[in-house]
Amino acid sequence: MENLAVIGGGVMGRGIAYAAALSGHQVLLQDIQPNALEKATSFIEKEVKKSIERGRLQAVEAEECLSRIKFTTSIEEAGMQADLVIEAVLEQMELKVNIFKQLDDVCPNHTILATNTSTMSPTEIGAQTSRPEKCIAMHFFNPPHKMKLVEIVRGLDTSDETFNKAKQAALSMGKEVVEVNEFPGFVTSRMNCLIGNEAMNMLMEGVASAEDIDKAMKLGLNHPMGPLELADLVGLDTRLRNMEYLHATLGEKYRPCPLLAKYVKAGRLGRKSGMGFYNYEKNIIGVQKV
Ligand SMILES: NC(=O)c1ccc[n+]([C@@H]2O[C@H](COP(=O)([O-])OP(=O)(O)OC[C@H]3O[C@@H](n4cnc5c(N)ncnc54)[C@H](O)[C@@H]3O)[C@@H](O)[C@H]2O)c1
Repeated sequence: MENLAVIGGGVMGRGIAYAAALSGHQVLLQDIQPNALEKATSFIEKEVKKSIERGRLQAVEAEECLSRIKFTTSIEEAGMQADLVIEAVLEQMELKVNIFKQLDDVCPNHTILATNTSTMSPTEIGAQTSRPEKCIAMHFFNPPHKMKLVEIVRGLDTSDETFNKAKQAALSMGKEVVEVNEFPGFVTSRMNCLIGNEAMNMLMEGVASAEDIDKAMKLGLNHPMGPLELADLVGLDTRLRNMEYLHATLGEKYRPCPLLAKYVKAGRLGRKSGMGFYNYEKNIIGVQKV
């Protein structure tokens, strides 16, 4: 599984591309927005620089890693020589189905098509391709080059061969995997979205400040990050789409907190926009309460 293509160069796509290149794969990162590719390039360069400074990467290795990642706005170019494609565009079913149909047309017959969806059905995403047996979900975590887990989710028609190849690809990137049968939100998002939503409801109800909710979860329940700072890292627009899908498929328990919807309407998308439950603007020292 030498050649990888990653479709969508946002928060997840750029990190998956970097993780794959670090582990020796040739990677083509595609996005329709040239601007997203520019941001992805500078993100990867910054991460490489940090790794060299911290002694985790030798200068030669860093150079080799960077030389393995290429960028393109063309989905045809991305798919043409790929053994594995990992799609990481927005969490919208119609968009993902559309991308999979295009990939099905341009990729060689042996190519495996994986989606990095956090919640959605790989069966539905792969159903309109001519190769549902080669479609699967590979759910990476944020940031993908640091987080250990990949949740591998079989669709109804996913073959054992596809599962094993997806697993091997994840292991080759130094990841641990869990095997999950398709159900909305899999294991992690189903649990994590609920915790985050409850934290947002508590903030809205005035139970405690964002800092104290996060502090309580970290120091009292041993979570490595608070649920509100984690939502800011994920992106509040992405989290809202996850909640909307889980609400539609799993019911009332997953109704998105109105405060989340309000923040997204205001353009407060978390770290990526500079403001979410916390303020990340450059002129402010540290993370401050909004
Ligand atoms: N953010 C997280 O923490 C996280 C974690 C795990 C999984 N996910 C999942 O990963 C996927 C991507 O999330 P993200 O946070 O990276 O989103 P993002 O908004 O940061 O990036 C999405 C990218 O897709 C690009 N895009 C949109 N339409 C496209 C098209 N037709 N062709 C090519 N590129 C296109 C956009 O330009 C953008 O750069 C979603 O399915 C999300 O649920 C996100």
